[in-house]
Amino acid sequence: MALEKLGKALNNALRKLARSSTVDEATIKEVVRDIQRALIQSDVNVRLVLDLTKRIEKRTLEEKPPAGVSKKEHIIKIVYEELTRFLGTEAKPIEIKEKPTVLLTVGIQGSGKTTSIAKLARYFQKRGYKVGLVCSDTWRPGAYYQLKQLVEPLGIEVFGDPDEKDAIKLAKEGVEYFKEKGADIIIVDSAGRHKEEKSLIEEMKQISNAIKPHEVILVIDGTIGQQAYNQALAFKEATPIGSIIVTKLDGSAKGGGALSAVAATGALIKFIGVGERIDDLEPFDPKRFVSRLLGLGDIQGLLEKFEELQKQQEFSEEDMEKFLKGKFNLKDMYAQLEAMQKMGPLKQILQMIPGMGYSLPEEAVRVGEEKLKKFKVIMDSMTEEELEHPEIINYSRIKRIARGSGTSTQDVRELLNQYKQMKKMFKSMDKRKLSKIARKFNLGGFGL
Ligand SMILES: Nc1nc2c(ncn2[C@@H]2O[C@H](COP(=O)(O)OP(=O)(O)OP(=O)(O)O)[C@@H](O)[C@H]2O)c(=O)[nH]1
Repeated sequence: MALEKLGKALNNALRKLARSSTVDEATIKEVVRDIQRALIQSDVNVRLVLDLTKRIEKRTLEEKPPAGVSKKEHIIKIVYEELTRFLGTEAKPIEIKEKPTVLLTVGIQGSGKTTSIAKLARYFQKRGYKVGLVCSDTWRPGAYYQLKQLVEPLGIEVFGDPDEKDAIKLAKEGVEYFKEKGADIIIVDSAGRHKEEKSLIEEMKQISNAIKPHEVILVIDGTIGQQAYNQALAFKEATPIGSIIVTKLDGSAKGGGALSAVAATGALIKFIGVGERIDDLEPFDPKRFVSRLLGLGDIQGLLEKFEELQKQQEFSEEDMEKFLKGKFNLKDMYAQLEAMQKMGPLKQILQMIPGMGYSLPEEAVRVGEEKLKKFKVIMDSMTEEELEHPEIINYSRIKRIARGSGTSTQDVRELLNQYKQMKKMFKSMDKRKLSKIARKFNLGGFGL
């Protein structure tokens, strides 16, 4: 798990708060001090830490918890919100709009660039895309073989020539090669051996001009901690189409420093590397990351009531209107399925909802646990656009999704049918009942 040590220390601070009998100014100051210590030990820049903890302290002392929420619960929410803000805004996945989409990767030597390219290729392959890799690292012939070794067992092709000295020529030829082969995504490894930002940025500009990528991805080593700031800043200033992968966040004592430093530059972190294996790459979503980091699941009892209340407050009449107009996409269903899996078997959940036993059509809810898992795997192979607008999923997309997820076209169709039924069901229900269900199923958290 990424940043385990930092997570534990933050979690301990919150646990201490949960155990304390009173919550006065002294308690708040102690929690804030614990948070400061945890962040500084993870190499977060001291000024950033002070800004963050000042905000936490100010809000916890000044804001009144809403009715039904205790002071402790309110503090946890503030810590969560401020840490999330600290790590950026929302998750922004890499967009694959055009075919082929060309991605250029750059990174200082040893940053984990080659490994990250293989991981990225695997990530997109799992989502059903045909990926081609171009190795234009003319400095280290080994890079080509390393990349081949990592991805060829997966059936992903690497274009390269260890004897060629002209990196730009290689990059151009590689992109052309995969264009002709009909690749959906072409990932180009960059050429040089860099020790510092300047030469890296220079090379990025040269290759960029030659191949005109849709996005340039900088790979930063998470173990360098807050030193990541300068790299990320120089990169952000040099390209408007840049995003970042922070690697080696598993087991690094300085990972918190690296993530916060990159976020502080306003650069977008799109993925994090969390291990040496090819699947150890995670899309970066500040909200999910912080709740996992804080181990909110562990202090569930304390948070449940709060979350429930918060969801109810979030789910307004206006949201309901939108929802009833049919704004219910696969992402919503995915979130529901996830929530259901966390909460336990469907039957039990349905029993918790007054009046639900008879109001839900049998066939719409009879989804076994195994099937839920399969649905999740299928949805993992869909693009953002497909999840948001399932109506665009035609036969060729169904085939691609089935291939990417290792399921059959019949399975994908079954999922789409389930979605249609649920959507129809929600549309046909009366508002009051729907509102009740929405609360139980935490629909309020879907940002409707
Ligand atoms: N634990 C861990 N190790 C990683 C991660 N990403 C990369 N590595 C390791 O870091 C080392 C360097 O990775 P490479 O991919 O070879 O680095 P590179 O930036 O391509 O290196 P050069 O080609 O020398 O510029 C390798 O041993 C990788 O296994 C990660 O997320 N976690």
